[in-house]
Order: sequence, then C-alpha cells, then structure tokens
Amino acid sequence: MRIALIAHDGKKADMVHFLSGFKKELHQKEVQLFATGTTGSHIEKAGFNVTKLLSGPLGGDAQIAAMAAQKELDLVIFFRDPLDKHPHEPDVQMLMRICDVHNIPLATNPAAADLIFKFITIKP
Ligand SMILES: O=C(CO)COP(=O)(O)O
Repeated sequence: MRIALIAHDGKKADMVHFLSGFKKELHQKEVQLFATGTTGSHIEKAGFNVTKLLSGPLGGDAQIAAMAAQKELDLVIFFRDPLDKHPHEPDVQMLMRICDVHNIPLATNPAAADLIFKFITIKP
C-alpha cells in the first residue's frame, strides 16, 4: 500500500495526530509513505519512515499528482486548509483532479481518512 500524505500548514498537527493513531498499521513493511517536503519532516519527527518529495509550493503536489497518474499510489491523504490561501492553488486543484481522473482514493479531512484507514486495516 503506497500512501501519499500532504497537509497544509494549518493542518500539519492534525496529520501527525491522525497518523499516530495508526502507528502499528503504518509500520507494517508493505506500507510505503510518501509526503510533500514539510509535511514529511513533521511525519518523520513523529517516528515514521517517509519518502519526502519537494515542498508543496515548490512542486511537491505536482510530484504526488505525477505519481498518481502513473498508478504509483494507492491512496492520497491531503488535509487541506479551507480557511487559508495558497500560492500554489492550481497545483492543489490539479492533484485532486488527477486523483479523480485515475480513480485514486482521496481523503481531504481526518474523518474521511479515518474511515478509509479503518476499512483497510480490518481487511485481511
Ligand atoms: O503545500 C502543501 C500542499 O499543497 C504541502 O506542502 P508541504 O508539506 O511542503 O508544506
């Protein structure tokens, strides 16, 4: 299971908190985590192994989108901050569009991500 993790600045703490609730599941060797740069640093500090890509505003969202388009991801978790502005909003929209084009599951808030993780982890 290849999972991409992205969080806007106002949601990075939520991302770490969310992942901490699934520590055991996420440490299984078949789970591979990818993240945009700064999100990845936060996740790493919380004790997870994660492949860090570029920071979002520098192209990280676009890199994740490229991976999704090439079927290199099974799930994208993107905690967006709907109350803030982002200079790379076109990249954000592009990433979500690519997920829909290629039918990649995309969770944009902790409640949706929680449902997906619970579904995945109870499956054999
Ligand atoms: O900007 C982002 C998503 O659009 C996230 O990028 P960072 O993880 O580098 O902050």
